[in-house]
Amino acid sequence: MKEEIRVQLQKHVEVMAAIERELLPKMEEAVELLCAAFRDGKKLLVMGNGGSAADAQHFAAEMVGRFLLERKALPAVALSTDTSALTALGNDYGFDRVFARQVEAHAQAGDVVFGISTSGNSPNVQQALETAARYGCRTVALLGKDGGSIKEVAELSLIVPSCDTPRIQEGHITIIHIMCDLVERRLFGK
Ligand SMILES: O=C(CO)[C@@H](O)[C@H](O)[C@H](O)[C@H](O)COP(=O)(O)O
Ligand SMILES: [Zn+2]
Repeated sequence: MKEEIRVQLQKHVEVMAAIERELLPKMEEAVELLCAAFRDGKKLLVMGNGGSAADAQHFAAEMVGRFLLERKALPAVALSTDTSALTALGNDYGFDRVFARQVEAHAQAGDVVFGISTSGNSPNVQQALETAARYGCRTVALLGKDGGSIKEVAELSLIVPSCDTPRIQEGHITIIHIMCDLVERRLFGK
């Protein structure tokens, strides 16, 4: 069993190294985009399915609460947490609309709308980003595999270089934590 564990840990390390090789400029761009939006009084909307729904609420909570620095709250909402909205919108409009309809409700021009999908092919995330673009929002996608159809839709796509869903998710949460740290220090650091 130890060997199986070692193999998985090694794959995790390889994905982290690939992120370092390939994604630094895009991570920088995402941090700059978030900082500019927060400085301008705009908010973050973020969503995903399954493990990515958990990442979305984790990301929003880091912004509303704090990451490492004591500072004022930053406006961020995960669109994957409200069971009444998710069930009503899924039931009445279809699951593909559950995030797009919430974007229609909450998005204002200049907000950052962040979609998270390991395959890049979740229709509800894609439709939310399409709607966000129509509302004049900045759109960012955290993706994996070949980036799927969402990479064609988002203004900025960060594609974790792996085909393995759990490893992609580990890449996503690492990128989210690094972005939270950099945004917080740029906006509130001494
Ligand atoms: O966490 C996992 C797998 O590690 C699952 O819950 C996974 O997130 C779900 O199957 C999602 O529906 C996958 O959607 P996506 O990442 O392809 O957009
Ligand atoms: Zn998972």
